[in-house]
Amino acid sequence: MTDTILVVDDDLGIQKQLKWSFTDYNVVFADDRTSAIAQLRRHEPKVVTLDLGLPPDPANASEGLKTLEEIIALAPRTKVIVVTGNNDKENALKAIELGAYDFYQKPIDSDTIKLLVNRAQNLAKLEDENRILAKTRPGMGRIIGNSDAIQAVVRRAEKIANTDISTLLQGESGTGKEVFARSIHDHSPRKDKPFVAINCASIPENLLESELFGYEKGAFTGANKTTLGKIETAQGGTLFLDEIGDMPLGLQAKMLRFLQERVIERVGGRNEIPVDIRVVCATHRDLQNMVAEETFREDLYYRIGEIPIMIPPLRDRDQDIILLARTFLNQYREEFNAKAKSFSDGAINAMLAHRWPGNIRELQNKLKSAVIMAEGSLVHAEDLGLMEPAQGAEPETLNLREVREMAESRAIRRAYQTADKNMSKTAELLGVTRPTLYSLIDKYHLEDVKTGA
Ligand SMILES: Nc1ncnc2c1ncn2[C@@H]1O[C@H](COP(=O)(O)OP(=O)(O)OP(=O)(O)O)[C@@H](O)[C@H]1O
Repeated sequence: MTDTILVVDDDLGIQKQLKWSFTDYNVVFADDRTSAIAQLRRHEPKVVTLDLGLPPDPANASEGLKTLEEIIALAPRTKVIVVTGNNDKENALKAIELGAYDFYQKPIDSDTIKLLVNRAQNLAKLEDENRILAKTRPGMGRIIGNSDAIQAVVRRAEKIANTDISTLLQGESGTGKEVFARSIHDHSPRKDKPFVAINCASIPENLLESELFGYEKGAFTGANKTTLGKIETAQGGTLFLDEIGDMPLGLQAKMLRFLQERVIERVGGRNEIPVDIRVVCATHRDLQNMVAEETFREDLYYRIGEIPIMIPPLRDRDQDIILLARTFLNQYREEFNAKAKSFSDGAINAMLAHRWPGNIRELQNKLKSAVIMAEGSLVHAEDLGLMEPAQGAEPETLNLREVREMAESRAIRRAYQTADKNMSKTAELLGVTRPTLYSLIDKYHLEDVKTGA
């Protein structure tokens, strides 16, 4: 079904121009506030372009801003792109403050406004899909993301949630391993029992055993009373062992015994205590490699990872980056009572081009400080600290060839995302042929683009 967009403009010439620009859409028009609202109610478009200079006061933005307010009040999720007079930045920013998605200054250039509208339409669709997913999947609802990469993982996690199969969540730091572990628990028959998490890397080796298995009174100096370990506390529920790769070898043997026999002995105790828990483990390390190097027990490796789940890094989740960024922006705006409401184009491009070595946690941190630092209603790339080469993945260089290569790779990635991963469209946006695009992808080793990630 063709998507509908609403163009609010009283200039017939511009109406015509836009009709020809948006051949992929069903374009409906309105030329004043009343007809705009009527069209909005009738067609429920996801995207509206709104000229701020509307009758009866076309020389002024007041009627346009009023129309914007009514649209947002009636359908707050609509992406409104306001069109302002040349150099009318003040009203453009006012519009953003009122909840417009973006602004565009006249004169209208068909290609640019087409890009803006396509992007707004894609985002609105993503947000809709995510809302539907969140409703239909109560357990996995906390996982934000529509990319194929993350949805494949969600489906895998849903399938195993109902079972007691032990799962090993693998992925870079900050990719959401703990979020997945919790979601698996929330989606399982054990959901009303405890979810207990322990990070094997953050507890000193000599304390980890008693943290996990508990201890009897008098087991060691300072053991004044019998204390339950995390395993027993999770009785009936789920135990999440984060950074399992950091568990010392000695303790690995004890852990394996527990997983095989489902009984534990507290430190200093003699009784075998039966425990019924589900175990979910996670690591950012390459456990297979550790097994080869004999720093991780092979038998334990197979025991904890009956079904492994690989959580993709944020850079492989295409538009999810923007979806997550908007979610965090709204969250922090409320938390810090800040002004920032939306992102500048530069910020969006910078976020799509960044490699996010710290994944979602890094995105959260960058957004938190950007929301606090941003001076107006727009968050810019500089607020996110993404323009500083020292913070980015790319080293500062003055070598022209390297600069050119970096700029080209970035442009290819950006075009690829903007074109919704469609190679013909990507080539078109870049102004090259498809064969040239493919050879550039090879030349710059853009594996994510090559594999369609
Ligand atoms: N898909 C997601 N949607 C929303 N928030 C997410 C998502 N994935 C992760 N987060 C948030 O990102 C942060 C990092 O996630 P989490 O702690 O689960 O990562 P991790 O892989 O366990 O990291 P580490 O290995 O460093 O412990 C958390 O604040 C979490 O709430």
